[in-house]
Amino acid sequence: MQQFSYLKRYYAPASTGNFSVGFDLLGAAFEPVNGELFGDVLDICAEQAELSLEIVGRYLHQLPANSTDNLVLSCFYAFEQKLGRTLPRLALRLHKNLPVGSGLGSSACSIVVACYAFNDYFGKPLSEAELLQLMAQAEGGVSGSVHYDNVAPSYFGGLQLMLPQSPHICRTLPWFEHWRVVLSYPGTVLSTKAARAVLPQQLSLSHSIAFAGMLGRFVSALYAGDEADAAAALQDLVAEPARTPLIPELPPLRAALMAKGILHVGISGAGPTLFALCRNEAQAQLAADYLSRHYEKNQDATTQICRLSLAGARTL
Ligand SMILES: Nc1ncnc2c1ncn2[C@@H]1O[C@H](COP(=O)(O)OP(=O)(O)OP(=O)(O)O)[C@@H](O)[C@H]1O
Ligand SMILES: N[C@@H](CCO)C(=O)O
Repeated sequence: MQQFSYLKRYYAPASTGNFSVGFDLLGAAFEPVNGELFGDVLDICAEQAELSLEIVGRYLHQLPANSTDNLVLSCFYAFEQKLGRTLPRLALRLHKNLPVGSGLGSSACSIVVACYAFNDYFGKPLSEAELLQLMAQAEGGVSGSVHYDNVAPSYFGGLQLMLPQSPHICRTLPWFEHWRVVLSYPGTVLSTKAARAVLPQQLSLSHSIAFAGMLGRFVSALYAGDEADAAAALQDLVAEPARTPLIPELPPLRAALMAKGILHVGISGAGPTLFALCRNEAQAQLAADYLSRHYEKNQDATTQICRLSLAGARTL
């Protein structure tokens, strides 16, 4: 990362919504094993008369040219409105390290790092639950419907199960520490709104039971420490059938990688990023080499070997 001066610097990690089996209900935060920052960074540089935003970073070119359309600024105003008082104006710098419309929770990552930063900088006036709700509303404004499965893991870290009917909103699930996840972004854009437009509007009774049963099987297998059953339960019965025509590479890539012993290959969030769940680092290297060769399409593409990011959003 380039050298810049700042008063405070904040970071939020990339996330994979759905994790195949939990459409809109499961999400995990990830970070590269090589220590790279694969998530957005926000610098608070100074207090000044007007709010301003400078954008830098690898994926700067994928954002609206006018920085006033950026989610970081809309989060500032939403945060201020929620507090009900005028806040000092800031000079901000966003390092846009995640590709936009990628399935890596790029908009959620900017929203989380911004809301987390403002709350920390202004003395934590909002509780964790209030801040999470603010983040989810901002995310809903982008994708067309409120879903927590990117903002919650990016904020809290780990594998999160959303609990929409509970005051807890979400809870951290167990995870197999040796699991590695390869995230492969082909370099093409697929907007979440477009990927949600193809979803079925209704599920039949038998389909609803199968979905609930598979998610229950995955969660119970995690608690039981049953790795084979947890991996076998990673079946997307809701979004993947409708989205596969948008990502036709998925079936052949999955077949090839699973033939090599990889535990599972699925769509990260709304796609086009794919994730490969691997038993260990050696398998992850094999999956990463394969996906780099067969799924990357242009210079924006990237493939990262990751572990679960336990820390979530934080001060750097
Ligand atoms: N800081 C920002 N980061 C990401 N997107 C932003 C930001 N500011 C504005 N946007 C706009 O928000 C929209 C994000 O779209 P979308 O939700 O499809 O992407 P995404 O969050 O990367 O997708 P996904 O959650 O599947 O990774 C785009 O239109 C983008 O231009
Ligand atoms: N659960 C959301 C995640 C978007 O990244 C979806 O699949 O539309």
